[in-house]
Amino acid sequence: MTTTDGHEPPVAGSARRTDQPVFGGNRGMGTEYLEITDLTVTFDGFTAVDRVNLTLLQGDLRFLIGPNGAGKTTLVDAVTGLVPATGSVRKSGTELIGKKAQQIARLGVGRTFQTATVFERLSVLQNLDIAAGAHRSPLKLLRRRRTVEPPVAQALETVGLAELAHRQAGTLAHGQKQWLEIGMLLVQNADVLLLDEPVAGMSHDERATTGELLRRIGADRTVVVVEHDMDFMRDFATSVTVLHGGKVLAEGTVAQVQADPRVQEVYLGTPGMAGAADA
Ligand SMILES: Nc1ncnc2c1ncn2[C@@H]1O[C@H](COP(=O)(O)OP(=O)(O)OP(=O)(O)O)[C@@H](O)[C@H]1O
Repeated sequence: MTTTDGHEPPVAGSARRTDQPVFGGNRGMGTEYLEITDLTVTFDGFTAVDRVNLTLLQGDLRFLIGPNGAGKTTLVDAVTGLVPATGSVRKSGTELIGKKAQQIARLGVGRTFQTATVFERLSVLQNLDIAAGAHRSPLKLLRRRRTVEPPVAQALETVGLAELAHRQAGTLAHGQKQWLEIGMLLVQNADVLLLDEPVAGMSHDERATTGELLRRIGADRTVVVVEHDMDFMRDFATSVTVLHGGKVLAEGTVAQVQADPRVQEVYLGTPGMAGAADA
């Protein structure tokens, strides 16, 4: 049995294992989840995120969309400890609100930024080593290494940069830098990844490669993608949350949110949801 958009419905409590994210998450695969309750962020009396409730399950590739200023990045900032917030964000039961950004990262919640933040003058491998927290002296770290730690080797393979391990990060193509940043989250053992516009500025081929990468890593992690690229969302999202004015406007499969008149209304006149109803 499949839903109208071709996804298999989640089977509650089953131990079904797939190698692709599915709507509702691969329940039974693992117990990791992120539960956001009444999350609110206020800047000088202006409420940028307004009592947001979201449940994000492992194995569900969730896209967070919404017009400019909807509060998407602020929500990610609040979850990762970069802006003060009220309400609750629980990662598998552990409260994140009130914790420092570094503590939250150590609990396995990682994020990328719209502009990749890699060490441009260091090699791909050195960037991954630093992210892995390998306790080597700065001198040793800068020396070309003969051995690669297994988790680093695996991350290189996963993000498709194994051939470029010794390449200076600053010379990578735009897309490759984003993949390196994702690799840096993987070696930190992040199992909740919040990615802010990962395909902005990428070529068509880079987008497709990134989508496949997100599918691979999203099968057994919780991946949230903040995106404006509606084609990319249609191709790769297994579920979508639409934010508007800091609140959740709609949530569901791609087909469900595209068919929602309230969603069409907020995107009216923008190219983003053009043809939404018949997509
Ligand atoms: N540090 C801040 N101080 C004051 N207002 C802020 C701050 N950060 C964000 N805002 C405001 O909060 C609102 C939500 O911004 P946010 O960047 O989260 O939106 P967004 O949905 O990510 O938008 P975009 O898609 O354009 O990146 C906007 O009105 C923005 O101007």
